[in-house]
Amino acid sequence: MKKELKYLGLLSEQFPNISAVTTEIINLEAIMELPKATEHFISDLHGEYEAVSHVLHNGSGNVKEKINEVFSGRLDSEQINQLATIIYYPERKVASIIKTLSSQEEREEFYHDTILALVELGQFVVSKYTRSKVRKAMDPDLSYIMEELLFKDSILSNKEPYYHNIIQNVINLEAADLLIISLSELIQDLIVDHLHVLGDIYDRGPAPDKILNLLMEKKSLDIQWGNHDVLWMGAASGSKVAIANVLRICARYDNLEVIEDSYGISLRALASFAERVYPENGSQSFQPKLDDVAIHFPEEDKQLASIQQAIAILQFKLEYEVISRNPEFKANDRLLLHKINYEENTITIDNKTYPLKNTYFPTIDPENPYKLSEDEEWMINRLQADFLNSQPLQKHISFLYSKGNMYNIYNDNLLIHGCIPLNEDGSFMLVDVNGKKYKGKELLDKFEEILRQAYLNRQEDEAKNPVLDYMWYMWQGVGSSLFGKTKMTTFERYYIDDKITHEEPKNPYFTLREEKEIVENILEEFGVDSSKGRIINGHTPVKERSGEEPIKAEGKLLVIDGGFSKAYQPTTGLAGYTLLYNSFGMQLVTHQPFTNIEDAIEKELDIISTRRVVDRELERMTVRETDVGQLLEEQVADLKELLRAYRSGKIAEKVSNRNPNVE
Ligand SMILES: O=P(O)(O)OC[C@H]1O[C@](O)(COP(=O)(O)O)[C@@H](O)[C@@H]1O
Ligand SMILES: [Mn+2]
Repeated sequence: MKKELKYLGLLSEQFPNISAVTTEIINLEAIMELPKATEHFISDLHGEYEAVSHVLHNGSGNVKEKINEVFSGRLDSEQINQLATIIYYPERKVASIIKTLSSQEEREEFYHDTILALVELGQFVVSKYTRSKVRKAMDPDLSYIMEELLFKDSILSNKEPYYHNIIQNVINLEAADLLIISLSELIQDLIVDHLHVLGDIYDRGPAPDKILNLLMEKKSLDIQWGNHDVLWMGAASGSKVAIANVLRICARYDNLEVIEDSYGISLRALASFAERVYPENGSQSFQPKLDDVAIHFPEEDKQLASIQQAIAILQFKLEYEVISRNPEFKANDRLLLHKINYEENTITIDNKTYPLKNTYFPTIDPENPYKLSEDEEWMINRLQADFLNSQPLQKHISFLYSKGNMYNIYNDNLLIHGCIPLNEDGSFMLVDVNGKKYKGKELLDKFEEILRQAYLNRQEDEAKNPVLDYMWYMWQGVGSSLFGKTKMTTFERYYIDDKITHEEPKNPYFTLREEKEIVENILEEFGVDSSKGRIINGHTPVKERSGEEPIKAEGKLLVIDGGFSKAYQPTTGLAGYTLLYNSFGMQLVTHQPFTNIEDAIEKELDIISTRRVVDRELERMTVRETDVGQLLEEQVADLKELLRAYRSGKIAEKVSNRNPNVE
């Protein structure tokens, strides 16, 4: 009781009298009646900055849909495409249009029409939000003009000359570009209110760092870590085996610039070691996977192959340390270097002998195959120090930690990257973590605790940071909810032809997730009302070509691998899926592959997106029915309590010196 009074006392400082409390209650009640804001879900971005940035700019087709709604019958498709492109890339598109207009008159007309169109669209978009929220989203330098334009009351037609006058003055003062940019950004920001990123920002594509910079600008987002993100989090926490994996994948996809240029980690020592020790490669396995459009020189490819090979062997050696230190990882079958017959160039796995595709092992002592050579030891220690000390890398990884989680529950949906480890019979799989067994929600909570601990202790000696090994486990361990497979056959894929050995059997989750009861059971385990909620899942490309469906378990589970990864597009047959969840319900959006930003701006080539309605709300959903609504309801309840305290005299009213609703 005392505590409650103390809390009400604190609240009364913000709302000092009956009239302030009443105003706030009315304000909150009004907000709760607004339509639910739009959530946008994307996944498996894999370093494809340009495609990701485009999908964020076009709000998975949402911007164009709004343009169509507002201007249907008034603008033709050419004009609609132009307006959409201006909104996506205002600065570059306006500059490119202006270049084509020869007279001052034409330019003025373009500016005038564009600003008017943006204002009209903006008015439609802002109508879903409170004025205070819109104001906060505005560019402060132009907020006065934007407010005048966006909140004008069209009934007052005699005000029209006044607005035309504002626009004319903006043009005369050469501020039209700025206003177009600000209005476009505001529209983009408000069309999608909250972004969910379901993991795998890193690896395969060229610019994960730029994606992170883009995400860091977002006002409202959450991230669920993917197995590739955790690998980089491990590398930034000083895990040597994670560092080796990161470098191997970067060399494989020709993305070492991210390490060198963006994160300032020198790879000279590694490159010269690789070229010295693995001069002639010969093996097809280590050839980099190249983007068709990039120009390449044979020497470069040779260097990348040598680096990939050198670091792959180092990775296999380092895995020995991790696996033998942690018997509970149950990963002994991943230790293969001692199964090689170095004289006959074969390997025997499960009593079957296979020839090796590549037999050059200059750093391996067959008597002691997992022992690091002096050079390897020196190199990995140095790389470890460099990863730990790279400021730009640490900035991105700490952002991943601050916005990320193993899973998230948001408006009754459970968001995960990979899976919830299950047994064949659908029960939750027990996983041994530090001597204790965990399953279901508890397991994911435990994993998250460990991931945070490992990062927190990153400057400690490896010996004092034993949980660091778990970052490798999260990347490829049999009980990892992010990986979801029984083994990662990296060695076999490089060294053995027989495809049987390449298989990576999936956790039963991936077949069982087709069943409604299984999905409902998982939702209940996470405290989600299974009659309302769904699982939103990333990680596995949907092979639409072979008839796979992204909607599973009678609509209770949606797979939204964005398919951004160019390397994987041939298997999926299209670029992939994203999801929109607005007040009308959920819509799954399919995207065609993206070419590049140049084409998007000059040829106005949008990603063609088609929508599938997953469900449609019978009544438009309001803020009241969301997580935010729940918080607001609680605030209203507290305020009503305060109101009673004022009325009963328990707390004395004070004179208000400011209206709390006016910022
Ligand atoms: O196509 P690559 O580069 O050989 O990578 C294959 C590896 O990637 C993985 O699929 C993991 O990456 P994903 O999370 O993107 O599936 C491994 O299971 C597999 O061994
Ligand atoms: Mn993944």
